[in-house]
Amino acid sequence: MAPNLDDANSVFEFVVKQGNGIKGLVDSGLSKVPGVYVQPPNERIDKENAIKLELPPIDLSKLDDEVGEQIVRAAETLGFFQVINHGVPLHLLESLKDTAHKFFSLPLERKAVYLPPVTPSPTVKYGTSYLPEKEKALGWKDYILMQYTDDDEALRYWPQEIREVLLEYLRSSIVLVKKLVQILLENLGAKRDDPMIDVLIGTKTVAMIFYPTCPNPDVTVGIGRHSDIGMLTVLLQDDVGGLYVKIEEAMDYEKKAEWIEIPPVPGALVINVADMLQVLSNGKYRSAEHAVRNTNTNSRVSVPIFTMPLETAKMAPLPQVVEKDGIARYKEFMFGDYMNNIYENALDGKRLLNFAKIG
Ligand SMILES: O=C(O)CCC(=O)C(=O)O
Ligand SMILES: [Fe+2]
Repeated sequence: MAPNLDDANSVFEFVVKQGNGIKGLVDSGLSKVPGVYVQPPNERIDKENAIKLELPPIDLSKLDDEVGEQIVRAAETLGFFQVINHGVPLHLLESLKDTAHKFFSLPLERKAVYLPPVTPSPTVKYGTSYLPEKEKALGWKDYILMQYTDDDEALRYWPQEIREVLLEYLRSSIVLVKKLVQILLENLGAKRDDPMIDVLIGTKTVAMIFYPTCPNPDVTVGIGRHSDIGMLTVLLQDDVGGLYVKIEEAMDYEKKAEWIEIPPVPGALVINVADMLQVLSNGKYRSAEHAVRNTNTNSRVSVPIFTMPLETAKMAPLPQVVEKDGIARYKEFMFGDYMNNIYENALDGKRLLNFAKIG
């Protein structure tokens, strides 16, 4: 039954508990944004206050020193860049986007089996918004999230409609992530073949995200501003656009605007530095706050892969960097503790990193 849009509990029950998602609400016919989705003004993404990223995508077909420098520079400044000739087949990118649309178009009962209380495996989770129980206003997005352990487990538990393409995407992206992390850590003085790298990217999570069209995207967010918690994120976005990175003073951009939009580039993947890479680099690489704005013309899909350290990995700035900098900007902690701390709080922008900051 369609919910009473003026009643927050009724909307919550329909969207979150029953698993209809924001897509279900939009499909039921919606002409205005329900109150629970209206963000406070300081959480909105003001399009008028945004510029477009002009940095051309980095061509990875020849990974020489010059390309390495481009990668390092991008990680140090914006913390976001796009790559082409990345080794992930272009036909796969297309089928990932199609598959995401198809998955979210499935009838409720095929998706609701992956809601946390009933999912056949804790590694698979279908949901909406970010942490609906803890947020002041909900995010205008639905998602299915899968943590990779091994192929057997994935083939047994991941939704049958999406598992093949996702596994192929993971396989080729991991090669890409490893190369990028090697370059970034080598630049900090680590050895390219240091076995630590496999521990640092040992946890891999893939998601398909659906952002339905929204009657008033000025007052909602698809996903509110946050930084990613792991090492490095690979993101496939479609041609709708809406991914914005928050500009900070130290970013070497003239502070004319509040946001930089990462425009869709056909065939490209977006790469961003996440919190642990910022910690390891003692703050040299930037885990930037970012957010997604909705549109009123199209529904948007994206397919991120989040690579993270193993839960038991000890995190701290690399000793080589601390020695050079003469100061450690973050204390040592266990990655699992950081993760738990984050899931206890709703999206909270860069304050997340305060967990480990010294001074
Ligand atoms: O959908 C996007 O473009 C970004 C998603 C994102 O930032 C995230 O899921 O962490
Ligand atoms: Fe993110």
